Amino acid sequence: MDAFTLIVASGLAAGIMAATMFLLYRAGSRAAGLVDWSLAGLLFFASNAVAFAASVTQVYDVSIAAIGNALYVAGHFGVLAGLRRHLGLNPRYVLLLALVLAAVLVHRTGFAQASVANRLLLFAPAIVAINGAVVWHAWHVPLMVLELLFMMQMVVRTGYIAVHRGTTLTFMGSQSLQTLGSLSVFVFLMVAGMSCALIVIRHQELALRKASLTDNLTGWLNRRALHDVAERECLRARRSGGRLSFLAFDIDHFKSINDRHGHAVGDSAICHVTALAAQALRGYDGLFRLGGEEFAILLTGSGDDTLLRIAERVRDSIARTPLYAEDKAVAMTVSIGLASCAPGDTGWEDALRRADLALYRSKREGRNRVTLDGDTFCTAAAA
Ligand SMILES: Nc1nc2c(ncn2[C@@H]2O[C@H](COP(=O)(O)OP(=O)(O)OP(=O)(O)O)[C@@H](O)[C@H]2O)c(=O)[nH]1
Repeated sequence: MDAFTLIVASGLAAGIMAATMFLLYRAGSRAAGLVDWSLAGLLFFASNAVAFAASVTQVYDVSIAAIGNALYVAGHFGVLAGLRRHLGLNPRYVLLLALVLAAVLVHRTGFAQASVANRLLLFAPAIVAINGAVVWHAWHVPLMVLELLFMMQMVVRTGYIAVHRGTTLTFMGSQSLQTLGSLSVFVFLMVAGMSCALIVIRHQELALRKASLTDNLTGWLNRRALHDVAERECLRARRSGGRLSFLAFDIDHFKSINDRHGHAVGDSAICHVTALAAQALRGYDGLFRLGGEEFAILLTGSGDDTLLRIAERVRDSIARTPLYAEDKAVAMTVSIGLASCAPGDTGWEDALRRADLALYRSKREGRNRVTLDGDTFCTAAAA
């Protein structure tokens, strides 16, 4: 393939990358990184457009090379910036400005002006460094492999030129080293666009999955997630002989909070109670909102004494900490039921059912208390 064909093909691949990323963004994905990757495509496209114009007009000036190379470095930086933004990091465009400025200034040196090979020697470290940074950040295998292969061909070509200093490259040369480079750029652009799109699709799939398992008011897991988590923990407990328990709780007289203060304060009350409960629990306990103002905590490996201590901590913290809404203190209490999986159980559902029954016993016996299943044990708040 001659250099001209490869420049046109790479320009098209860059244009497709820019358009695909932008259209994905416009299609409603709005995923972080898409605009940067679209910009990267545009920068690569502009770099190829400069080479195309030079080839058509036969003007092979060093200032044209300066613009083309600066745009090319900026394109690689755009891929990195998009990945950083996607990971929630600062894309560091200030660094891009510095790189572009340095790229343009470097072309004013005698060394850069002397030959195409010298310019390759000057630019290769910057491009390898940018691609290395992408590999460092990337957890996405296709992009990592692509960047590694691109870096390798860059290192091999530059190494060859550094060792064989007599190698002459021309501006639009079809020398095998240059053909290899141009071909790599073409493949890079084709695969980079696909990899970036895959990153976005995978990210959205994970976000959707998370949303389908999470209650959006409290951030706790929902009933659907309970099934998966409890099933897994139940199997683990059976294998290891460990203990699996449920703490079920319900806000007392919650309807009257809604009636007196309005639904919005009711929502804040739910968030307040779940935040206090989470603080009183251990980091590894499973937190679930089963619906309305009913909640369940999945606890593993705790004996009755520990369960009662945890439940009492939750009850006490909620009873002692009112919610302040619209300059009013909204006091709340919860009723709690505790139960553990027992040898005759057919599954974890039996234990949850017993925890629910214990919870309703707490309600019947005056609310704001903890009841342990199968026991006469019951703790109540001091009157
Ligand atoms: N603000 C708000 N209210 C909710 C939500 N989900 C359920 N509710 C309300 O919670 C109330 C539950 O009331 P009940 O089941 O009668 O229970 P309660 O008033 O807490 O009484 P006890 O449980 O017997 O102490 C209902 O009025 C529901 O409308 C929610 O997400 N936000």
